[in-house]
Amino acid sequence: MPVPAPRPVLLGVSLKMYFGHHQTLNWARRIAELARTHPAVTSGAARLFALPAFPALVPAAGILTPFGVQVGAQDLATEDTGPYTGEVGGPLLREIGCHYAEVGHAERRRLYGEGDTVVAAKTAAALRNGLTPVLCVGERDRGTPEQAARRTVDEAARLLQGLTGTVVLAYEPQWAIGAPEPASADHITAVCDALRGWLDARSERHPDSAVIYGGSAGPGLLTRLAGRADGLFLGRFAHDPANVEAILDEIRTPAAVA
Ligand SMILES: O=C(CO)COP(=O)(O)O
Repeated sequence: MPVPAPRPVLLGVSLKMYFGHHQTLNWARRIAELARTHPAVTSGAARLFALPAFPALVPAAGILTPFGVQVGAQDLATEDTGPYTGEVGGPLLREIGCHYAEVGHAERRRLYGEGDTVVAAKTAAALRNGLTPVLCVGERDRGTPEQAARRTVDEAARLLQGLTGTVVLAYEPQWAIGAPEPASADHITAVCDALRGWLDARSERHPDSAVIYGGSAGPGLLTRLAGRADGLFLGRFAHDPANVEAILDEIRTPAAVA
């Protein structure tokens, strides 16, 4: 039997609400240039995606998607269309070229009161509109890796109950978001292994799905994780494109392996 090709490393960036419009587009141009030239991307060993603020989605997609960098929204409505002031629905996001929609981020849970019911409904909205949900899961308080793994798998199972489709599970321990350092490699790998096992047991329901880690992720972490996560979900440390380049440098390309 042929050996399955290793999954490409998936590197996502959420810009949250940090950048202005022109700053976003300048950043996107730098990332597009990296995608055009960096061997990790051009060899297919790495895939990049970016989640800018809503108003930047159309021009950012114009800059990034020609170089294979997919874009997505940081949120979407539970409903597809109708009288929902201020919301943005999945059909529109799909129409403007989004590939991803992030759901369940800890900031939306903590600051905007979103709970499991809303997060599950947003995940369903993404899937029925052909968007890949970047579903954030992770424990609120620091505990043992075993506790975190159990809680996080339970959370993923709860949120994805009755749903099918490709998903990106972003393991983001809430205590590691906005921190000086990510969680330890032992902690991250224990949870990512558990999520991977859970997904693999449901590969027919959730084919081609990925488990990535977010929470103060930056250069050096991929190496420490030694392939036990499918990639990273970056925040602040991706604001400087040099850090994205440094992370891409950590990914072995087919040429480097040969
Ligand atoms: O929440 C995150 C990505 O969505 C992580 O953000 P930071 O890397 O800035 O902690």
